[in-house]
Amino acid sequence: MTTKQFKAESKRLLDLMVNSIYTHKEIFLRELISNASDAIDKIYYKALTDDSLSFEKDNYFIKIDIDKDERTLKISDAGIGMTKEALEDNLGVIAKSGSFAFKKENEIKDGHDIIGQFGVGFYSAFMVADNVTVISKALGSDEAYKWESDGIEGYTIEPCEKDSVGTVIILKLKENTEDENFDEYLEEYRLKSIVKKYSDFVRYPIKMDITERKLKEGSEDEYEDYVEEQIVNSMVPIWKKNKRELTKEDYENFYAEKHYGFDKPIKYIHTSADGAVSYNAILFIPEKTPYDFYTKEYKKGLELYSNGVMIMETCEDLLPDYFNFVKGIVDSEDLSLNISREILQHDRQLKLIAKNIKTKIKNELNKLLKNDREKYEEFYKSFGRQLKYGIYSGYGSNKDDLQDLLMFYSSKEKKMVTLDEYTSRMPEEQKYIYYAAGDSIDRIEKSPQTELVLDKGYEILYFTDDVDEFAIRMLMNYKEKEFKSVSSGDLGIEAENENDSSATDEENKDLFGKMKDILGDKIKVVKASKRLKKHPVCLSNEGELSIEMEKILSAMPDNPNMKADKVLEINPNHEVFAALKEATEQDEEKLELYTKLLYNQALLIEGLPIEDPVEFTNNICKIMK
Ligand SMILES: Nc1ncnc2c1ncn2[C@@H]1O[C@H](COP(=O)(O)OP(=O)(O)OP(=O)(O)O)[C@@H](O)[C@H]1O
Repeated sequence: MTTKQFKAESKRLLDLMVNSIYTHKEIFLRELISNASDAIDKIYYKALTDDSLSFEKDNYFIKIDIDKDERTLKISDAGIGMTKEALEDNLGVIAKSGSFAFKKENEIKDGHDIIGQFGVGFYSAFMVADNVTVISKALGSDEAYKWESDGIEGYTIEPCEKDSVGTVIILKLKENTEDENFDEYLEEYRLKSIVKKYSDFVRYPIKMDITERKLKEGSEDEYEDYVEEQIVNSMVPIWKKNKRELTKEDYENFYAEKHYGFDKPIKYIHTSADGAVSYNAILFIPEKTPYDFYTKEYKKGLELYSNGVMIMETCEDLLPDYFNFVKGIVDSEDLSLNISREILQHDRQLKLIAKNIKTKIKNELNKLLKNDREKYEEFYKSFGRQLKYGIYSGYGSNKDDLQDLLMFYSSKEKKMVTLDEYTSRMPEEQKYIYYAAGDSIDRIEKSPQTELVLDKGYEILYFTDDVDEFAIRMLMNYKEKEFKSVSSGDLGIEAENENDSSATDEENKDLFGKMKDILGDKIKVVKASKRLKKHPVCLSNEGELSIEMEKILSAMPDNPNMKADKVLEINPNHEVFAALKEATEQDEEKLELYTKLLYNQALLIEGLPIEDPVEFTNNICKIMK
């Protein structure tokens, strides 16, 4: 018997694959089971068009046998088998896939799904075995053949005996090394768990002889082992079942079984597509943020299956960052089993699936908002921040997907409202969508800057999340209405006569000039306020960066030290204004004291730190004397 060499390119590929394509050696079992399942599928498809063939489902299963003494693992199927030529063609040349050729020849279309397309899966057996034997008898053939290889030098093929059609693969496991334990692939529980993990939904039964314990007959405390053949996969994945047959509990059980979260999902989405790309997906929107959601450990992504066989535990590319809270699985027959992460990223089919899924999630969230407000608000409490972050990080490019999902607390309604709700009740003359940013609703409610806008009867949205104002800056407008901070210089509200600030500014040029000199670079200008009604003083800002944004940026670890252009606004109708005027004429020292006090008060109201608290308290003492 001569040993045939693997084709040269195969040899290199084999080496590459055994050593680098797969990160987890355990997937060899997944590959062999998929091949066996493909081989059974092939008989099934042939039977569909060939009347002389019948397909009795019960006769078709995959069997895994362990022989600890021999250190062998056997995977058998009653599939289509391989002729001598097929053995040579399929297993002698790596990256030549018989399944792909079969698909092409038989013009298999929708619903006809054969996993293997790439032609390297079989060789993964050499990651755990130093010798692989394949005994196969092809459908319609009287002869059986044995293919054997050590994975290095080449392979031999010789005739052998085999009663039934099908294939048996025997792996002689490698000896354990210091780093690796190959014995584990001889353990029932280990194999069972690998099957569960990767091949639970293969549609044919995967059988194993499992050792169980039972009470010895006639005894009350003596046990004995017995072996029984068990089916170790559940076969039909929930996402392939008919939606109408499934209950809410079924989905919730699946959510729990998959360890997607300890909570109950707020919504599940069971969706499928046929067309440019076909897939089934079950997606979940959790109720609560997972405990590690804001840590580096949290991984976004969906489980990815290729026709019932898991190919990736968390496929990041299926979800945009702003929907990173979504959990679930996608199963598509259009994806190859052996696709690597790098290739997957550029896969056109995958991109299409991701796009569909994104739209689906968006639509479902919109529906939830419309039909079950309470639940939506619960969801928003957990993940609203993520949506806002999505607008910010995409520089507004995700605006169309996300803007209608946003909610903010309303000064008028005293509850969360959407932008659509806000704009739809805006009075005609109102130019802007007003917002006020601050640490809490309570604090914003008391802030002097809101006085004028509220007095006008306009609604204000309260921004209490640090990302809010940044996100809104990216959004710029909603339904052609621009956003405006109540602290910004021009509020677009006509000044009323008694508050005509420009005349006051002109009259008090000298006073405001002196105050600006006292405060130096800390502020850009001192002005008479248009917006203040009851309060004596407040800060507002000119320019792009708001005071709230400055606060957030300066709390960041790599503080970019960006400052807002602050305006110190003085209420000309307040008593303190008269005191200031008096001081500027009679007592420069007093003016300095008052100016500093007012400035520091404005800082406090804004929640900004006072630069010199000791000086501040001393100054208060001075006016008490
Ligand atoms: N149990 C089997 N029964 C019948 N044919 C098989 C069996 N195992 C492998 N083959 C044949 O050998 C070919 C090569 O298998 P291999 O696993 O390397 O690639 P594949 O299954 O085509 O693609 P993939 O890389 O996605 O697994 C298969 O396409 C199939 O034709």
